[in-house]
Parts: sequence; C-alpha cells; structure tokens
Amino acid sequence: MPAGVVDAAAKGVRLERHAAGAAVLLRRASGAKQLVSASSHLLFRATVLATLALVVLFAVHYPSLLSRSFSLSNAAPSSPAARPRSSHRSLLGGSAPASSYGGAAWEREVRRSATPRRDGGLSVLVTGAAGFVGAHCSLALRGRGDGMLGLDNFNSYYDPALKRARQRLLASRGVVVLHADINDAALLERLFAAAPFTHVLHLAAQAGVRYAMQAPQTYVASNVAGLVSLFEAAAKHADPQPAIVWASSSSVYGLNTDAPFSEEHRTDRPASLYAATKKAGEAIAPAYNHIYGLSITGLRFFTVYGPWGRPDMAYFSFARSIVAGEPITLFRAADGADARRDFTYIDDVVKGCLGALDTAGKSTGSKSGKKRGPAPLRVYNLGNTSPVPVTRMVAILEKLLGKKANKRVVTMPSNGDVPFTHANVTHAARDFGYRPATSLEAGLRHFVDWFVRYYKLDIKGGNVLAGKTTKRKSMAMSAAS
Ligand SMILES: O=C(O)[C@H]1O[C@H](OP(=O)(O)OP(=O)(O)OC[C@H]2O[C@@H](n3ccc(=O)[nH]c3=O)[C@H](O)[C@@H]2O)[C@H](O)[C@@H](O)[C@@H]1O
Repeated sequence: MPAGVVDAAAKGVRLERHAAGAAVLLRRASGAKQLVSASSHLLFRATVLATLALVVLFAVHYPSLLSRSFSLSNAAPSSPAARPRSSHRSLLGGSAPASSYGGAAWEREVRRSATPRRDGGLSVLVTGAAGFVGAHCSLALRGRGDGMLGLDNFNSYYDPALKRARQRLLASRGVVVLHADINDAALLERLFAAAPFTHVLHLAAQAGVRYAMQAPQTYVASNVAGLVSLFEAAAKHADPQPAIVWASSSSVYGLNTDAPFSEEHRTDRPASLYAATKKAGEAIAPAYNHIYGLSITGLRFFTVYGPWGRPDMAYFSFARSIVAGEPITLFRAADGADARRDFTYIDDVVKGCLGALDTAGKSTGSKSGKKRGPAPLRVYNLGNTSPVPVTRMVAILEKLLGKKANKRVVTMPSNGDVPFTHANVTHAARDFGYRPATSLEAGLRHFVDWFVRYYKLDIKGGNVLAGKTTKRKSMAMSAAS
C-alpha cells in the first residue's frame, strides 16, 4: 500500500478516536452553552483532520503538480556528466508539451541566452542544436561571443543518448538547448516574442537518404511542414524578422551527371523522398522571400562527417562494424564503378555556416505585413570539391582502427542512393570565403580519435579493440564526452 494511503488510514482511526472523545465530552456537558461550545470544538477538529487526510491523498496522486518548475536557470549543468533535474523536465528534455513554456522568468532566460557577448554579435536561434552540425555550429557561435539559443526534439532516429551527450557538452560551455519541436508554432511564436533573434540557423531535419523509404511521413513532417512552420513564425511573429540560413542537401542534384555540381545545374530529378523534401524546401523558400521579405539562404551540405557525427552515416556505422568484427556492405554502381562521395569535414562546414550567417543580409518585412523591398535569397554548395570512392574511405578507417573490414560488395539497391557527388563551391568562396581545407585522411583521423574516446575503446599496439564496455553494451552509447 502506498505510504500516503497508510497515513490517510491512520488519520481516519485518529478521527474516530477524537469522535469518541467528543461524545464523552458531550455527555459531561451541562447546559446549552457548554453543549454548543463542545459541538463547535468537535466540528473544528474534524474539519482539520479531514483536510489533512485530503492533502496527503492529493500529494500521493499528483506529485508532479507540486514539484513543477519553469525556470531555465539550471539549463546548463556544469559537468558533462550532470543530468537535467527532474524539476526542469519541461525545459531540458522531458516530455512536457512545449506549450507549457512561458512566464516572465522563462522569457528572461531566453533573452539572456540570446544576447550577444560581443559588440556587433549575432543573436541566433539554432534548430537541431543537439544534432551533429547543430552542436558544432552552436559551439562555434558561442565561442566567438554570439548570443544563441538551441532547440531540438531529441527524436530517436538515432540513439538520443548521443544527442543528450552533445547537449551536456554544449551546456558545459553555457549553451542552452530547449527540448522542443519546430512544428510547435506556439513555442516559436513565444521565442520570437521573447528575444529579438537576428538570425535563425535552421538545421533541424529528418536526415538520411535511404531511411525515407521506411518512414516517409517523418520527412514530410520535419523537412516540409517544419520548414514552413519556421518560416511562418519568422515572417509573422518576429520583430525584427531574422535572416534564415537553413540546411538543404547535395541530394537535390539527384542523378545529375554534370560534374562538379554547380548551383546552376538542374535539381528537378530527386532520386529519393529525402531529396524531394529538401528540394521542396528550396521551392518554398522563394515564396516566403517574395511575400514576406524574409532573407533566406539554403546550404547544400555534401556528406558531412567528423567527431560527434551521425551514427547512421556510412563512415560511422562502418567504424562500429569494423571494431565489432561485423560485416559491412558496400554499394557499387550498376556500371561496376565504386560509389564516390565529396566527403566534407565538419569544421569546414561550420565555417561555411558562419560565413553564410555573417553575410545573410537583413529581412525586409515586418509583423504588420509591410515589406521594404526585396530581401536576399541565396543557395550555396558546401562540399569538399574532391570526391573519394567509398572503398577508399573504408581503407582509411581500416588503417586508423588497425583492423580489416569484413566487406560484402553488392550492386547499389534502388533505394534513393546516388552513385557520386562532387561540389563546385565557387559561389560560397566568392561570397563568404568558403575554402574547405581538410582531407578525408585528416578528417577521419579526428573522427577516430573522438570515436575511441567516446566509446572507451581499448587500443593495443596501435590497434583499436572492442573494449569491455563496448562488448558488454554492444556499443550502446555509454558516453564519455
Ligand atoms: O550530402 C548529402 O546530401 C547527404 O549526405 C549523406 O547521405 P549519403 O551521402 O548517402 O551518406 P552515407 O549514408 O554516409 O553514405 C555514404 C556512401 O556510402 C555508401 N554506403 C552507405 C551505406 C552502406 O551500408 N553501404 C554503402 O556503401 C553510400 O552508397 C554512399 O555512397 C547524409 O546521410 C544525408 O543526410 C545528407 O543530406
């Protein structure tokens, strides 16, 4: 029996005893005056005891109502191992609906986080901040003194423990990441009302090319509806309107055979639903730019990789399989050629994102619907400009991990994959000095260094072995951040 119910029962017994005592009192009373006084005494005691019993029962059944807090102040645990406290669940990743956000204290914290710490600094709302690119960009923005606030819905497309570990890392550097969804229009409205964000770096999306065949609706919900939700809030509820920089994808080039891929090339033949939803975003952006005067920049990322990366991507899942001694499957194009990717290192992509933010130009619309003139509308490739066969990527991993992969080569299934990507980045170089500087060898070395540390792998004689932790937990995210 719950403790509260036992307490309540005990109080019931005490109540009966008091009633008996009261009866004796009444028998002894002589005269009408004493009788009235004794009755009120009894009534008073009974009321107090009944109230106490009710309070105990209420506390047993509704503990959450008594402990809820809406403060942002503990949003940044100082140690990486620190976990969000349950009293702050609604702010830091609990399941409380985002509509429960709000209040003067919450708004103050949002504003504090969004306020730049340097003259002329930006104030950036980063969506998907606990994601791979989002976490790196958030750290870079905070590092140079920009104000910023992160959002993430911590979905389980890949192990949310990695997203939580990134969130703890960010928190240790003073970056707040709210647990919230971009499709929550009310929350976005409140955020824009609370702080005058100058920019939005919109990286929240359903990623992954091949997974779109399994979960098509999540791509529409995140990459189309979510993008519209963000544009709507920025156009109609922000004052001033922020400039928006958002993540498109190299996949919009689809089966394009002109190489390197230039922004002028056609993008009307997406090979996957993922690509189609990113292309849809690129088609939606001009409408918001035209009608509402939103400054919008789309960035086409080319297979971004690096430390704190996405476990669903080939370089990461291959590393895990190699260490665990499990087979990997390599896709070969129908003509027998190795698939190739313009693998792009995360630090280069972060520089590109910050360059795009810095040069975005202002939005020209306002909440009232008036537009002062045309606003910037831009699209850029952010690639590495040197495609590498996937087999070469595997060979580098084998060398770094000191272990051979167990390879199985099959013809590329018809699941949205494309045989090669190759970026032309002259526009990004011209407009914000984007110059990718990291070779795949150097970038994968950084990735493997982090990978070994994060999973606490054993290294013997230069070879990475699956450590005790790894074997026991089959590489579940036993994060050491
Ligand atoms: O640049 C992009 O536009 C996209 O890059 C990646 O997509 P992808 O290039 O397909 O990256 P991976 O899934 O890591 O695949 C890389 C290469 O490995 C190959 N691969 C993948 C998985 C596998 O089991 N075997 C295999 O050979 C693929 O065919 C591909 O050539 C990301 O997953 C997308 O979110 C992103 O938008």
